[in-house]
Amino acid sequence: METVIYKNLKFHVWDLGGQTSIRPYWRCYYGHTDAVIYVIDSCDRDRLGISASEFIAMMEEDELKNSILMIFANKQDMENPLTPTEISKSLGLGALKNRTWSIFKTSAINGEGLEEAMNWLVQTLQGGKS
Ligand SMILES: Nc1nc2c(ncn2[C@@H]2O[C@H](COP(=O)(O)OP(=O)(O)OP(=O)(O)O)[C@@H](O)[C@H]2O)c(=O)[nH]1
Repeated sequence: METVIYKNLKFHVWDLGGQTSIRPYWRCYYGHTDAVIYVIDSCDRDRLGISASEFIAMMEEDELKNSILMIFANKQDMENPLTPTEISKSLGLGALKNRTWSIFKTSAINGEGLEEAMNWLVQTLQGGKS
């Protein structure tokens, strides 16, 4: 858990591990969650399907029904990454009902997309965008 202050907003951020054995514990953190950042490895085509099914299961959780969603199409600095369109299709983002969501091209290595994503989140939390 880390506390981050960005644009005068204080975020309590939980980084939940993605390993299979840890996934059952994700739900321990769902209560009072304003926003979910779901990070996809855009170079791992083999596991996009499992990532999508975990995401879809997560979206059915009652405690997350009002949470804002940000999907990071991460590792965009690598060769031939999946595009946000491909990831959106796989996760079924277009079919989500009554959700505020956005997908961003990101790289944790060079910082691409992170500022754009955080700015969108701040604006959205403050009610400026849907
Ligand atoms: N090239 C590149 N490598 C990345 C990027 N993000 C993470 N990695 C690498 O991917 C590997 C896994 O990164 P982690 O941050 O441990 O991934 P994680 O999803 O938090 O892992 P778990 O918590 O175990 O699920 C590390 O070697 C990172 O350096 C990225 O945007 N670009």
